[in-house]
Amino acid sequence: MSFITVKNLSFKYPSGTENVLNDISLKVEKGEKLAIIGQNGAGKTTFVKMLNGLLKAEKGEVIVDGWNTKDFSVAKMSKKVGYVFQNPMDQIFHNNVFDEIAFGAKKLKYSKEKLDSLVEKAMKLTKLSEFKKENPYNLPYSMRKFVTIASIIAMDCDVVIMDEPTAGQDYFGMQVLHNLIEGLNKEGKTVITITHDMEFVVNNFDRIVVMTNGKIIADGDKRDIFWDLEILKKAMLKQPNISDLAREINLNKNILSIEEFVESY
Ligand SMILES: Nc1ncnc2c1ncn2[C@@H]1O[C@H](COP(=O)(O)OP(=O)(O)OP(=O)(O)O)[C@@H](O)[C@H]1O
Repeated sequence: MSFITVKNLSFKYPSGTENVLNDISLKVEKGEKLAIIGQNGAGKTTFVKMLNGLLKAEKGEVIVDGWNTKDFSVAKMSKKVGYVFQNPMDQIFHNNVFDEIAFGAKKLKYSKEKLDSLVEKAMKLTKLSEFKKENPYNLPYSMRKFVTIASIIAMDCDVVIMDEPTAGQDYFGMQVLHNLIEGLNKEGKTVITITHDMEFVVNNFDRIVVMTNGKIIADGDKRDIFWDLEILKKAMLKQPNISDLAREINLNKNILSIEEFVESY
């Protein structure tokens, strides 16, 4: 069985009349780097919230490492799947960076030594070590986002899900994100992101799932997806800029990077 198995999952919010997710099935293995893309309102956030039990399946099921999310609390599931909220203000509630990052890991009852080392490592990966005594609310948005990412990394979960992590990030922030994704992946963790930033996808992820209207309409290698113009049109998505340029000048070699472009030109 796959590390994450989603079977025929459908979901409707109590206040809504229509299904937000419609019969979704998906398998994800340990160590995969997966990006979920799709237009606004496609159901991406709703879907990933179901992977750690923040929302429970109504029809169908989500099984992570043999655990059905219906049978476990979010606190328990968080050892397996950690979710970084889209808006850091939905997640932060401590008045210093260290306590905020340590909060989830404390709930998992690690020893003091292990807890300290996990928090230190998470701060190092997110370049927050020198800000550990700061109030997160005094930090700029981009760094608050890293506080929330660090708090999930510190829980040492097998799967790290980041919802729109590039929002507000400059070049430095994008480098930090790149390095931490590589670092987590080297440890064998699964990294999943939701993003509207196609360059971020190309530079950091291998597999892409495309969602539209609560359904998965494509799932595959990034090169296949980003050169499937029908799928992109259906999901109202753009190719990465360099692929778009290659296509415009009829360099039809399924290019995904500047290096490939230069080599083929
Ligand atoms: N708490 C909620 N109660 C009712 N409806 C909701 C709730 N959260 C989201 N929705 C609705 O569910 C649908 C899917 O929303 P969701 O946030 O999962 O999409 P998304 O693909 O992540 O969008 P975005 O890219 O804009 O974040 C939308 O129509 C949204 O309005």
